[in-house]
Amino acid sequence: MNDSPTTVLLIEDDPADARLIQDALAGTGNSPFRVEWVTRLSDALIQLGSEGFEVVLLDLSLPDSQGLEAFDQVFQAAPDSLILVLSGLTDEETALQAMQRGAHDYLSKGHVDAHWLPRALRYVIDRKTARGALQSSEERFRAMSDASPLGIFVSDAEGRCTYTNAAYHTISGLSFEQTLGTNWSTAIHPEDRERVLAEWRDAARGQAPFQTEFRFLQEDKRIVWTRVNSAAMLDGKKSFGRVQTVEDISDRKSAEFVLQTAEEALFEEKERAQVTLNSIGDAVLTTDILGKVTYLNRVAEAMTGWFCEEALGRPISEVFNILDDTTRLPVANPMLRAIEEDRTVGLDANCVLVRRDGFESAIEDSAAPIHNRDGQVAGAVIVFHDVSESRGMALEMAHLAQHDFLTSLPNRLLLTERFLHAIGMAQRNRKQVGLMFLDLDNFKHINDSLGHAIGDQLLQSVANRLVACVRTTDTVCRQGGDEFVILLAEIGQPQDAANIAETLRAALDIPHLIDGHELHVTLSIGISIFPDDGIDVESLMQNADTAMYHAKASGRNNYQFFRAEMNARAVRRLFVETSLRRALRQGEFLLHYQPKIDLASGAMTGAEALIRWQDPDLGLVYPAQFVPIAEENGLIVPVGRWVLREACRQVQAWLDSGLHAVPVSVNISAMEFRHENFLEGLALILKETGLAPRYLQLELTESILMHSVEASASVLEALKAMGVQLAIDDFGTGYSSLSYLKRFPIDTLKIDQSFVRDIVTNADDASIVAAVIGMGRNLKQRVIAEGVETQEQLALLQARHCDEGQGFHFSHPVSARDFARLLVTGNDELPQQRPD
Ligand SMILES: Nc1nc2c(ncn2[C@@H]2O[C@H](COP(=O)(O)O[C@H]3[C@@H](O)[C@H](n4cnc5c(=O)[nH]c(N)nc54)O[C@@H]3COP(=O)(O)O)[C@@H](O)[C@H]2O)c(=O)[nH]1
Repeated sequence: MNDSPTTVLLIEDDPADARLIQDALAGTGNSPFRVEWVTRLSDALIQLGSEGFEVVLLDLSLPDSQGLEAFDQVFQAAPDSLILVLSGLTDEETALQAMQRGAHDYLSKGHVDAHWLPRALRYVIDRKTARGALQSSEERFRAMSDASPLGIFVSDAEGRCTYTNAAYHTISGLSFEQTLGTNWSTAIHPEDRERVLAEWRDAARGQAPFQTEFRFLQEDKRIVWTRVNSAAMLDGKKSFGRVQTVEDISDRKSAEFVLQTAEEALFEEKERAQVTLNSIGDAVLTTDILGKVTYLNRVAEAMTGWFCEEALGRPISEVFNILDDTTRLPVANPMLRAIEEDRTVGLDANCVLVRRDGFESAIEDSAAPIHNRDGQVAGAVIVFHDVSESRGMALEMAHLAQHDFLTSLPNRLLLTERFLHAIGMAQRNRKQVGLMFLDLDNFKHINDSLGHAIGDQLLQSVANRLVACVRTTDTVCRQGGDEFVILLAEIGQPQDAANIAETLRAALDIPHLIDGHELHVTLSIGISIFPDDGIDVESLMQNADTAMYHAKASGRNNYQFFRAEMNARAVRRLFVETSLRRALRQGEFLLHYQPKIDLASGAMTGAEALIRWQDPDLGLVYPAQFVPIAEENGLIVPVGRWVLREACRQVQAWLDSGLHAVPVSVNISAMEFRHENFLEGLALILKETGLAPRYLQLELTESILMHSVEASASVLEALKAMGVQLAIDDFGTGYSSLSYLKRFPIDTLKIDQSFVRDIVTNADDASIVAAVIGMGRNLKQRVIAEGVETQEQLALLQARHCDEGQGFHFSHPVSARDFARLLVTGNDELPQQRPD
């Protein structure tokens, strides 16, 4: 697994927006993102020129270039990066246009997206990885086909070239670009073209395998003799293109020429001809005009199983016994046809030679009439060789180009082909087409804990079960990772798709037995229907994907039909909401603790408890990504209750085990604070856990307190009466009225980290910090600076006599276990603490 952070270039001229985004991506340390920020496009282009960034976040209103022009320049400079445009409300239209030009997505600024950014980025990066997997399967195919000595020419249903390999370029003398879009007959030598095209027309026009020999005439007049096999790429009965394999047979043609000459001079130079014929790698066999065998060279002896002496005078069909591999019926002997028709005759591409002992080998050959000195047909010669290996390889490559490497399921390319076919059929038969997007629930957890080898086997097992649930006319495709797509070719009504979804779920009910592990995974399924939910594969996929997220949000292990009102972003939000409920039920939350330090003595005076969420699919999730959502939907009340109980329980446990525990502060959201049972709930928690109230501090923001001053004051009085300590969090960011502040029984003012960050370089921030420290002293409140990251910030705060500090300079938030060690060792280890 690659643990290095995703590199992000942020191009944003507004420092406030840039900070919001950077903070959102920074999380609380150990961030999976490394962000570099520039304000001007010109600087960004220099950065992109010198360093590759995986993600580029581009504001569309920059000072030096704006809108689509800016996007185009970035796209040109970083074609491999994921480019996401940042838009305000007014330039959303431009953002959409940028998406049409290649931007991966857009994010609305100033909205909730700063909270969503890490999740949104992870989402698009995962999508790109899935597409990357598809690309690498294509690359594997390209590498294999380029290693083949056979030229390969692939064309679409209209006969236009879509792919050629390296050997083809050598044989034809044409480059990849020169072949793309052309017809296969373009490179035929003008003298051969008419004959070859006539043969092509005679063949069953399109679907039958076709084989012939002709010369390529290269631009420099070089001639290459080739044997060409052409086979349709079939999807069921319908052809969606052809693959041609092209073999350079120039050497063989020279041998044939020698043979022709040798036959004529046979009587004078028989010995010399024998030597020549036995030294070539191909099998050579000749007959007289009646089709009786007159000669076999060594290779022909080995391949037919007949010694020359035994075979002489026998009918050719006895010695050269060939079958059509598909029908298993004998095929017309090409030598007899060559004698009868007095022309070179090729063999069907599908032929196998049956050796005397029954062993079969795929062969390619051509038979030609032998003329005597008077120009009359005197017999025939056939030159053939074993192509079992190259035919197998061509078949394997045709398979690889259209299938997933791990599961052998059709890949996205084949799915798209089949989709086009399916909609054609559906329109003709007045039917519908269903597209299902499937995602395995909890697969990440299994993959992470048991390893990729087991994960791969599990995917294979799931793939087999999915295939067993659908008709042969349907297509199960692996999209990448743990995502599958199923195309339901013809359905009468959406309910048919629902029935299949139920069957799929039931099929996964039985655990998979892999390497002694009994593994159980479930499916979240999104369904979209053609033509109601889209008429092209892209929009149907996107809508099925959105519906799949809805299924995840609805508790996983279920299916959902796409509905027009399902906004992709809202669906993802719903997903977090439902996941939060599950997290509460299943105990997926935990607390990390960040020390607070007395700046005069260096002693630890307290800690802040900070919630984390260990999601089975997403890993460790930070509060910025879920607390705002929990605040909106009210879940913050039970979540906050859990935090309070857990913090109190933990501190009491430390005290019970004899540690010199410090007071712990807990963040309280507005809704919790105003909840009618807040005071009773807290009292109950303190009673249950047995914690002395002085060990608990509540951090409340200015805005919470200023919302309803009288009510706030009475709750604060009650808390104070309980013995709990009180702090104002993020001080300086709200609109406190100092006269009211004076009335609140506050113990501590916590200076917001946005002022501390630039305290060394920004005189305004330094003055604000000094003013808050002075105010605290006058009001007899302690002042703590949060977000202390550097020695310089610390020195300045000490010089201003700030009481306490909290920040990465001392320690990142750490797990309860690591924090207990800090309580034992004191502050000696603080600056070395690892980030959480
Ligand atoms: N209602 C609740 N809110 C909570 C709870 N737990 C956390 N939160 C709030 O979520 C916000 C983000 O918290 P987190 O990601 O944990 O970030 C905290 C620190 O890790 C971070 N920090 C600390 N030191 C530094 C530093 O030196 N640099 C830097 N860039 N960041 C630092 O600051 C966050 C603590 O902020 P604050 O609470 O303002 O002291 C945050 O707003 C939390 O309040 C919860 O249980 N309930």
